Amino acid sequence: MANRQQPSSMPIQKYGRYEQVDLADRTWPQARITTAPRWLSTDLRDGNQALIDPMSPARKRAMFDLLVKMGYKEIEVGFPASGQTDFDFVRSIIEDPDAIPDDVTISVLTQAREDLIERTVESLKGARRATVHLYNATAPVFRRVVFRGSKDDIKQIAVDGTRLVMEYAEKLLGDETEFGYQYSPEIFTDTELDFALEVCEAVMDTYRPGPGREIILNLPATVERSTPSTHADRFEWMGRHLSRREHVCLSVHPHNDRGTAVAAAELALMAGADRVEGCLFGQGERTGNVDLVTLGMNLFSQGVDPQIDFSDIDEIRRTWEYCNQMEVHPRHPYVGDLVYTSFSGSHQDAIKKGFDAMEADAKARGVTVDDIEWAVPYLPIDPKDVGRSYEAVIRVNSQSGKGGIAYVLKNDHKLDLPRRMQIEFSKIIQAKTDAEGGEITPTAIWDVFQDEYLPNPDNPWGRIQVANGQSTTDRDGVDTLTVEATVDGERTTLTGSGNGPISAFFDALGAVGVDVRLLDYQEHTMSEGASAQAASYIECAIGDKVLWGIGIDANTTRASLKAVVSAVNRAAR
Ligand SMILES: CC(=O)SCCNC(=O)CCNC(=O)[C@H](O)C(C)(C)COP(=O)(O)OP(=O)(O)OC[C@H]1O[C@@H](n2cnc3c(N)ncnc32)[C@H](O)[C@@H]1OP(=O)(O)O
Ligand SMILES: CC(C)C(=O)C(=O)O
Ligand SMILES: [Mg+2]
Repeated sequence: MANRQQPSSMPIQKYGRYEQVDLADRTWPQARITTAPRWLSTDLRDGNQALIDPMSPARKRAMFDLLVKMGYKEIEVGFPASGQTDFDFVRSIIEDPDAIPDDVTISVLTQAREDLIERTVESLKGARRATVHLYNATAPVFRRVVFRGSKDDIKQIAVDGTRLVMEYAEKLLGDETEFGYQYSPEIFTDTELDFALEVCEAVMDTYRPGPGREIILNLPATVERSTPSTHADRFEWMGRHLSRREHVCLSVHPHNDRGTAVAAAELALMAGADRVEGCLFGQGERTGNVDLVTLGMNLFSQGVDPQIDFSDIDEIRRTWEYCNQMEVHPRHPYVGDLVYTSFSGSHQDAIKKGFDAMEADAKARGVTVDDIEWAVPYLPIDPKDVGRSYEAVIRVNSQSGKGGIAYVLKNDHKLDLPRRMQIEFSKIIQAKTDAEGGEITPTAIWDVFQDEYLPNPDNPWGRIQVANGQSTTDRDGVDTLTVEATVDGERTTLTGSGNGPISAFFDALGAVGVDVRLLDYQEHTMSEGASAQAASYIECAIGDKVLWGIGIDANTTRASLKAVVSAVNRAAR
């Protein structure tokens, strides 16, 4: 077949390609993530530095408290040397005895400049557990353009910065602070692997990690530059070549420039990373940091405990929106307004069948649905696990089919429509959505349903209304039925006989000129207990029409008579 694509007119000659790693014996593709990594939230640093309007102290505190409540144990709380706001915030949480739980380590970022390092370490006085995080760029364009130095010059910045952090920590922090150190060769993604390794080794030679003295080496995709697979190769390569690996916490810090930060983080974990740095909902520079919520929920959805509490995801979102003054996209994984909602017919059909099958399976096994494996098509997780209801799982518009509409009636009104009745009613809804466009709400669906099938006692429509009925069965099993009714506005008594109340009623209706035959009949209870209502569905041939009727009543015979009346009146409508 001819290729009909056209070459674009965009200037592709401007861009180079990322380096691939010579790692034919890579092992990460076989790996599985079976436990949660260490998480570090950098919402208050990398997230905050990317806001048009950085967080006020109150917003910072709300974010910090949220992160603690969710269960993050490592939180980068700012860049204290950036100015008074960050410095004061760090001081405020250290000085508030209730702010930082004993098992939470705060960390702060600094450039490798002595005045900034001194101010940074100073901000941590009195902290129980604190990490200083030092960075300098190591990639070629930064060496040439930003630092205007050789490889050795750049390595020396990292070494000197590490030494200064150690000296100031020694000088300014007492024994009360459990002190930790983290180093990031910034733009690791563009740095030659052997040079990134050389710098990290030089930093370690200075810091001297060992038993009880961990170093965190954080390898940032400051700008995401390659496929996640090459990023993973780079992690596997570094993990293999780093000395003192058992004293190194290897950390991944993806940004989302190519839209693959989540995959980059996951593949890096498969390739040996121990820790992930990111922000809630992917806040951060440019396209954002990797989204910690998606990563955590991806684990959860595979039955791996993320060790972070996402059970009230909307509360997390509300606090996040307040702190960042931004909105979460309606399609954002796990949290967006629309991510548990289906509009389209085939999705809705499958979802309804999935819920029904789960219920049936649980019933058959004598357990609750929470005890069996989640298997609802199109819903990767149970929305209830993150505090959502099933209300919005199905929304109906012109793309919807019978399954979705039936789901709404079952979920909201306990009416389990027979399949052919679903088809009949969905055509009525389809005609409405096609004519009016847009979405039809569950309330409007119910209004249409009542108007179509369930005459309102205050505003009865149709030829026939029935009041009380009485039936007797003789020794031969023949039912005789007497019903008080209104036919064409006139009160009358209808009498008929047959081999059951429905056929007796058909017989009685013959007397007022209604020719009706039974095609299908189904009923179910709508609730448990003494006041339980029953729903009866009846499919009839009335003259040359085939249609359904429904009746709802505490008494099943009355429900079935009402269903017949519903069908007969619809035929005459
Ligand atoms: C990828 C990241 O997210 S890195 C974190 C970035 N975050 C931030 O920068 C937020 C907070 N930063 C700030 O508020 C300011 O940058 C400050 C207050 C820290 C410093 O401000 P300034 O002193 O005006 O310096 P500025 O930020 O412009 O830095 C540029 C200078 O620092 C040098 N520099 C940049 N990064 C580093 C580093 N990591 N280590 C050492 N020097 C560095 C540059 O080469 C440049 O030096 P030059 O002036 O000799 O050319
Ligand atoms: C400071 C470093 C770790 C950073 O945020 C980045 O490189 O993206
Ligand atoms: Mg970053």
